[in-house]
Amino acid sequence: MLSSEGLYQLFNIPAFTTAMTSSTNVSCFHEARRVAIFGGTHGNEMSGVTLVNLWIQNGKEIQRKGVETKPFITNPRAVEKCTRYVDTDLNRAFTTENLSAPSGDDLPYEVQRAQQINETFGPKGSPEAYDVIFDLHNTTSNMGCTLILESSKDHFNLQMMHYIKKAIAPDSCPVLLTEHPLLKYSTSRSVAKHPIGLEVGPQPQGVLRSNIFESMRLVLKHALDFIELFNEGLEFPPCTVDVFRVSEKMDYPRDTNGNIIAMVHPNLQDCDWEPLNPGDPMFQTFDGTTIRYEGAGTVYPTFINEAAYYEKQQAFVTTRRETLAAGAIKKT
Ligand SMILES: CC(=O)N[C@@H](CC(=O)O)C(=O)O
Ligand SMILES: [Zn+2]
Repeated sequence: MLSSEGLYQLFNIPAFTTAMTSSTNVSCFHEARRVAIFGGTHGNEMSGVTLVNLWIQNGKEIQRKGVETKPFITNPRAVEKCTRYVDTDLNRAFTTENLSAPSGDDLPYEVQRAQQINETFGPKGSPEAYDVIFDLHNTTSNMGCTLILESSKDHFNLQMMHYIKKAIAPDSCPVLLTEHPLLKYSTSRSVAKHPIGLEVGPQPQGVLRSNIFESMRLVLKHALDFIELFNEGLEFPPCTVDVFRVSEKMDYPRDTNGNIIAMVHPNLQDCDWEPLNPGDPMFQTFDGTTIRYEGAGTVYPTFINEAAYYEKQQAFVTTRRETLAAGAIKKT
């Protein structure tokens, strides 16, 4: 029999792995003291709009020890009109170009708004920026309760998502990783050090569904609990998080005039996060012809038939599964 010491020698690993990890491999972050919850980035996504308005009136539910949590309606004019946006999509407006443009009344409303939001909650990429921003969205797709992660290297967010997934089990909470050289976009939440999107569906635009509303509320509760524990000095050990990384944007089949000539196939409709294999039905033309997926391997479609994406020429997005490693984290 080998002693445990002998085993360590055999595999050439230090005997005090645990102690070493906690003293040398822990990433330290400052306290997550300033947190914002954005609703109404899209004015017709009613769960976020309603929750944020509720919390502006009474913030007790989102208060946590040592955390300043600010609920905020990001696009009030779109909320008033119950439309996605007024001039241009606010959740694409936080580009360096927009944020550094000379301000003025002639700019599109959402670009003016992006500049104001960047002043209040950023500046984007600076040490003064808010620590965490949750941005609340609804989708017409059957995505359930999805967390949107913008960077695979954000260990704080990975740890938070790991915590939320565990807290919500056996219900699932998929993580969509939007890190992609071409498909990534400049979100409202991106002004924070740790941006988190929360996308819950299915819910039609302009409609409130109690199940969707309550599951969004529950994820927010766990997220704020995580921040409180972190600020209290709890160390979170290394972990892994299964994510779906955005891979390819798929448009509807169109004629030469750009008109749509097929719908999402019934076998694919509502099957967000389920495997789509080469040869599987993808679209159905108006005369009943099936158009099949012809990619190289298995993908996991999501945002299937999202209403807001018709104007973006997107029927769904394909993703690939990946496991990310998160290092231990602790407050400095
Ligand atoms: C349906 C919808 O609005 N989805 C969001 C996703 C996100 O926040 O990253 C968007 O397109 O901005
Ligand atoms: Zn949205």
